Amino acid sequence: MSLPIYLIGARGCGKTTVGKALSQALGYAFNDTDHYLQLTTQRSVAEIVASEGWDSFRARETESLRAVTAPNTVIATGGGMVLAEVNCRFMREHGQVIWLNAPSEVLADRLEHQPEAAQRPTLTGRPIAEEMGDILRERAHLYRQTAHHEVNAMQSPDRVVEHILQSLSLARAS
Ligand SMILES: Nc1ncnc2c1ncn2[C@@H]1O[C@H](COP(=O)(O)OP(=O)(O)OP(=O)(O)O)[C@@H](O)[C@H]1O
Ligand SMILES: O=C(O)C1=C[C@@H](O)[C@@H](O)[C@H](O)C1
Ligand SMILES: [Mg+2]
Repeated sequence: MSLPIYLIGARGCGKTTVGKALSQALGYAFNDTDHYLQLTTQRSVAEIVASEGWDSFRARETESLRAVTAPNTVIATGGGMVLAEVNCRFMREHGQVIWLNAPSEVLADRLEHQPEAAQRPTLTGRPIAEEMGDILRERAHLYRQTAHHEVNAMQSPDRVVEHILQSLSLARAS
């Protein structure tokens, strides 16, 4: 039995994309807190936020983190998971935490091509490039201090997976 692996980082860094590939490489299960919330509520992130507000979404997110946590599982988290200290502590105590880090311009470019507005309602009301800059300025230190390992998320998904595997095996060997 192995501890879960949590992927953290801002919208568009590839937590879902890389998480699926990493789970296949390891023979682990895959779960995603955003998808878990959609399945269990039968509503999109945008619908939850519109009817209940962000605070309620964040409380549901904390519950979903606990619900999806299981051994031998790769878990893609929502981009704002680190906003609650209780979530950060939970992830560090229960598994290995990997930050997929990329500059805001790269993230904004990906999100402009694949907005998925139902999953990513605006966080600030500002244009996407400005929003991603603001979000990273606000959260980078939270991602950094929560993660056991930081991986460059500007590489192809396959390379990101390779680097995560290297970080994890180095951690086990030391
Ligand atoms: N390493 C990568 N290189 C190029 N494009 C990528 C990479 N990782 C993800 N993408 C693309 O970026 C977009 C967002 O990816 P993904 O949904 O995996 O991000 P996320 O971190 O899960 O975002 P969210 O926090 O909103 O759930 C998708 O269109 C995906 O194909
Ligand atoms: O960065 C964020 O705050 C978010 C990211 C997405 O994964 C979703 O969890 C939601 O759109 C909020
Ligand atoms: Mg995702």
